[in-house]
Amino acid sequence: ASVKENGDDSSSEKEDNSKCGLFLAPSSIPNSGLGMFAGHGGISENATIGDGDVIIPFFEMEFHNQLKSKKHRNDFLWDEYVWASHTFPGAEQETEDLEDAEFACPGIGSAANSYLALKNVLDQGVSLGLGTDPGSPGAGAHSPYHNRYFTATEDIPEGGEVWMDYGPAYFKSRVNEYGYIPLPESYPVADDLLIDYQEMRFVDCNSSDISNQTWEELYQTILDFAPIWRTSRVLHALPTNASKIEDILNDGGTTYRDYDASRRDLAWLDEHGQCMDNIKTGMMSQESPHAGRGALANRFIPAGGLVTPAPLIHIGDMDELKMYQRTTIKKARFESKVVPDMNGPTTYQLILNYCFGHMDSTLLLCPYGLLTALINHSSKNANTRIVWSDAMRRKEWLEEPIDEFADESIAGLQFDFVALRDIQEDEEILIDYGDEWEQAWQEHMQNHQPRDGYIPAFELNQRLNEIEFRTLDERPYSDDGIQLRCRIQHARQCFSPRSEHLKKDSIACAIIEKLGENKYTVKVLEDGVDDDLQLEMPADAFFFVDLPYQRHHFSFQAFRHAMMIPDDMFPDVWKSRTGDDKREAGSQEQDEEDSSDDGEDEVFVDEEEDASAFKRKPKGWKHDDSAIIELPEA
Ligand SMILES: C[S@@+](CC[C@H](N)C(=O)[O-])C[C@H]1O[C@@H](n2cnc3c(N)ncnc32)[C@H](O)[C@@H]1O
Repeated sequence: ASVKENGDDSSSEKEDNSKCGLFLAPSSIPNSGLGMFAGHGGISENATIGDGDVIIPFFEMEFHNQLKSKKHRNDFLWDEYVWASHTFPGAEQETEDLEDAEFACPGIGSAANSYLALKNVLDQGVSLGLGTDPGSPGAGAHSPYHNRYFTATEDIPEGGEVWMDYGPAYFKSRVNEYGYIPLPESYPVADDLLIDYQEMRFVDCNSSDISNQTWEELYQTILDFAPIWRTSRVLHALPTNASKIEDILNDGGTTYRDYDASRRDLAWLDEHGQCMDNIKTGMMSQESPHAGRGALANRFIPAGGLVTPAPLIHIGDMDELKMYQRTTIKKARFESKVVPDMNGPTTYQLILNYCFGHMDSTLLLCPYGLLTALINHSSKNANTRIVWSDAMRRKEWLEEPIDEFADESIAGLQFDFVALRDIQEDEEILIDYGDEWEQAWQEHMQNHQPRDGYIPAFELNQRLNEIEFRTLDERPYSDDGIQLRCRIQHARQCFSPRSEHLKKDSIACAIIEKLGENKYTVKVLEDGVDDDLQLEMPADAFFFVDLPYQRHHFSFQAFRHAMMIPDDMFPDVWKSRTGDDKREAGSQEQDEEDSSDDGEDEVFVDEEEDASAFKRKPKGWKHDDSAIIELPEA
């Protein structure tokens, strides 16, 4: 990739990839898009692959989009990439009361494909940390979930594809896209069938009848006589060609059938791949104390060189990321329903801050390359910029209106981040997010009011031995958005052996009295526990959890703004609001239709606001910061 002097923004010049440790290139699974490959030197067993990356929650997309037209909810491309929230310990504190929550994992979690039989990386989990001071204007503007990283479970040779485990459920729910691909349990059964077949061939020497059939005939007979086999994952683990059977069995069985095919030639990767590991994670941004974490150069990158490739997940209409407060509407005489309050304050899902957009367009483009989500802004010291990548798979979209590709389920567009000047190893990678972003940030800094009291539980738990615990009378912890928990091992004796509480690690509790020498009297705040029950607890029994809806990134005051795509590279055809304005008018009609069978619903669509949206800049580049989300009733 390079930035040419004449201002042509496409990437083209040949890179020096001789030190590249990880490549992004077409996956060895046909029609499965891009994949990640071990580069020069391969990856040793237990080594970290790339570096720890940020992950970003989506909260209740269904709820917040339910009153919008069906068009709004079509094929949300992130759905193909998100991970279930239960994958990440610590997420449950804020997601268990929600209707749905998923996580965007823009690094390896999106870039590597899954082949369950050959999986060669292990998820080492994620850490939680605010990344700024709790009173900083940046608190809640970036994700506290960071350092998700993976290690190799075996030596991955040069050119070997990196395979992760998406879990069988992913493939079971995508039969239309991928067919009946084998699951790990399919392969031993397939191996047994191959051995049975060889046994038959062996009997054949002594002139048995059945064994005169060739493998290919047998395979076809199975399909013809029992169509149910077509849906068999075992069948799909078997070779269709008899000449391969011997080799497959000699090479460890059907599990490894595609192992060789999943290895690319390094010369081919140099030619067709792009280097992904020129950047690494920086703990705190060197640019601003409010910016959170950042990305650093992993090695020297010459001016014009590729910093990192970034395939883009498109969102045709940024309104799909809007979040509303809850309001109750009357459905019928005695029925009511909680719906998003379209007339009240709004904000956006946190992912907005990790996506690129343009003031004259509804389109958002969210990069998913390795650590690209960590690249911070500087209007003065930017050393990197985005350009359209030559590697992008749907170049033609640059000339098509958004509506024509918005529902496509492929990340067809791509940026390359390229160096504007020589970048030394360990220098922070910085781009210019644009004037509108800078202005919005400056305004946010001026208006920001630090939140009173709340420090996230995951921060407090890092320094439990420095904390002076308070009694309920001094100030309930719930006033600060957190809850004190007592580890159950210190209270076992007080519960009947059949008690449900013993199945948990901890119980909600409150300190009644400080006894000195790190000893406290506590009461238990759990349903079904006697109010008068008092227990003595040592300080190391305590830790905190966050109450739902309290974390900074959930606050309607947290900063939200997309990064801006420079005007000189933004296609005019995406700027036209005409198509979207038509859609907005249409969506209002649709909303009314949608709700028409709901009986006596109150009117909740703000007709005035929708009408004025015509020919306006997309709503919400700056969000309304007048209220925080209400806690649901206990
Ligand atoms: C793409 S993310 C960058 C990664 C982010 N620092 C993190 O820790 O996840 C963009 C967000 O980072 C923060 N940020 C980046 N550069 C900044 C700067 N120069 N000043 C303040 N905040 C910045 C803002 O919250 C912005 O919305």
